[in-house]
Amino acid sequence: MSAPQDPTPPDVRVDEAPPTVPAVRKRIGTSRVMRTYDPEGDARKVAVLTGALPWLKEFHGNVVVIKYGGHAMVDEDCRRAFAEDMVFLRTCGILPVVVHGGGPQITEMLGRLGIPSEFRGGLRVTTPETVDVVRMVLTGQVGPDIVGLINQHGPMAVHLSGEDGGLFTAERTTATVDGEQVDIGLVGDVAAVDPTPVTALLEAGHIPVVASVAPDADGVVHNVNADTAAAAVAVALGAVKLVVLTDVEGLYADWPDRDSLVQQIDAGELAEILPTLDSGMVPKMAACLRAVEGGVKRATVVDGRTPHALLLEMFTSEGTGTMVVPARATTGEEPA
Ligand SMILES: Nc1ncnc2c1ncn2[C@@H]1O[C@H](COP(=O)(O)OP(=O)(O)O)[C@@H](O)[C@H]1O
Ligand SMILES: CC(=O)N[C@@H](CCC(=O)OP(=O)(O)O)C(=O)O
Repeated sequence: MSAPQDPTPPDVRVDEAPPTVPAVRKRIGTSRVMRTYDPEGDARKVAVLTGALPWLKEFHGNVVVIKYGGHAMVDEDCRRAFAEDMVFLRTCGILPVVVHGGGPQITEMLGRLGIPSEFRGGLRVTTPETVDVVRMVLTGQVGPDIVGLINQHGPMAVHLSGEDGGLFTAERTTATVDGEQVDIGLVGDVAAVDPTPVTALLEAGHIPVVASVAPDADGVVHNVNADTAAAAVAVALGAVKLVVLTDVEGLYADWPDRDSLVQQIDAGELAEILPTLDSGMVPKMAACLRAVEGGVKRATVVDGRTPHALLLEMFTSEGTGTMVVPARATTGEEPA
């Protein structure tokens, strides 16, 4: 018995397809039917792909650390786009490592438990009760949610926290408020990184997704700001780039004046203005500074509310957001 015939005759262009529908080739026997015919659109697509080539070469085989902030994870389309971007990078032979936050999610859970949230110098005041909630939300909710999103594309993402495999050793830190050091409880800086658990996952083809809780040398778990953790991971892994996804277009020199967006700043200039910044931006910009001072070539703060902002930042000369470069290197970003 012969197979049923496909009703579409070969070599017929299907013109009624709307221009937004991607060109789909349909095989009928040995011939192909193009569903759309759009030479200008095709030329644009080719230009985008070839334009990305120098960047693909530059990043290929290198680690890029992406800090995924809690405020950037709210919108469903952006969450899906973020997962696609991670899979895109990995599939291109780039090694993405995600370090995630979850500040708003922690605040929400604390609120449900009747525990108020207080921030000093951009860092959460953390009691032993708070650190339990931070750990629960980051490792039991936010982290697995990100892993689930990425793994809709295939079993690539694996979650771990600073407690796993000796990844981080924390050291209790203070907040700087009006130039004074203020005690904020069980908040840690990353004193040491053992990158072995992350490199093992990378070598096995995975996308590590890291939560920023960490034990100190005595095993006491501390709450580490995720920007700080991302910078420490980027330096320890010798990343070529740190990208911080947040809920603002980048660093504003004169916040909240929207005309004062900084496109590029070098480490020396950033160190100068850091003490003048408002609290939300302090851990973020301090992390970018730490990364470039630690050998990461570029650290960029990007608006995570724009779907695929990460790809635009990584694969176009214009980029997006605010780029921090090492001191005295304020020329345009072109791959070598
Ligand atoms: N100079 C500045 N430039 C940009 N944003 C700033 C500045 N000063 C304060 N902010 C605030 O910092 C916020 C980002 O920090 P935060 O809320 O901690 O982000 P995330 O949750 O991504 O870590 C912005 O949404 C903005 O309200
Ligand atoms: C010490 C400290 O402030 N820790 C943060 C950890 C999560 C975080 O950094 O989340 P975002 O990146 O979404 O802000 C907190 O408790 O909120």
